[in-house]
Amino acid sequence: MLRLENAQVKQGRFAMSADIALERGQKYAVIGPSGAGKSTLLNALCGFVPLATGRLIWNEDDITQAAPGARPMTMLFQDNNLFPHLTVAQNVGLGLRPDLKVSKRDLDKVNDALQRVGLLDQADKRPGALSGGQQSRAALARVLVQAREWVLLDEPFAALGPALRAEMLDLVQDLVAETRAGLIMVTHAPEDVRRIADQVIFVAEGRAHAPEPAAALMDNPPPALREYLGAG
Ligand SMILES: Nc1ncnc2c1ncn2[C@@H]1O[C@H](COP(=O)(O)OP(=O)(O)OP(=O)(O)O)[C@@H](O)[C@H]1O
Repeated sequence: MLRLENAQVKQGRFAMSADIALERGQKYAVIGPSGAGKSTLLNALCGFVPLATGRLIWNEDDITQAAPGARPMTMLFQDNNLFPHLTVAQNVGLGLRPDLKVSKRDLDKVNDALQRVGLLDQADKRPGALSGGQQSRAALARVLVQAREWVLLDEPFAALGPALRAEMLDLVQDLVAETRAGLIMVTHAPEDVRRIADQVIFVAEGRAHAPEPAAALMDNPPPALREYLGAG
């Protein structure tokens, strides 16, 4: 269980509160209006933004002050965060060894992950020589080798077309099922929510609401969510 207890997060003049509990193995979509604080919520979980008040608890451990690398989560950003001067394999290897001193065993893990995302034959290329979808796959392979308990995605596939985005979401779904990770994904697309999420965290008016089962919520949204979804 990952718990944000009585938390407040501040970014400049923006403030958001969250008091939520998330279960590993569940897939959460984070939705809400632009500027509501969805990225801020993920950044707070990952440790890129400190909590102004409250605590972050993972199982029994208080990880409020833990550095990002010491937390049980990996974040995948929209731009994939690949280093252009490194090969695809090296970019994936960074997930294991930030100094790139990979052992034979690490290399096997990198190759396994590349195979899993269908990129083994692209291992020696630079990211710039890959298509957008392939770059997303490379970034996913890096998440895969890290094998952390939570995978956080901040609108990761927004730049891809609908078919490719659906394909990537299915791949994410397979990967988190295999690694039994929990997933927390920011998205603006209701069809993504329906495709992948078990639960929805609605962020609006300075608050991250407690998760609710996705299907029921999307079928029968409360007024604020209905307004956001544009359902009248
Ligand atoms: N580094 C920062 N300094 C000051 N204010 C910030 C900073 N980052 C974000 N904000 C503000 O915090 C609020 C929440 O931003 P955030 O990016 O979390 O929203 P979001 O819901 O992810 O939006 P979008 O859907 O447009 O990506 C916004 O009002 C934004 O202007």
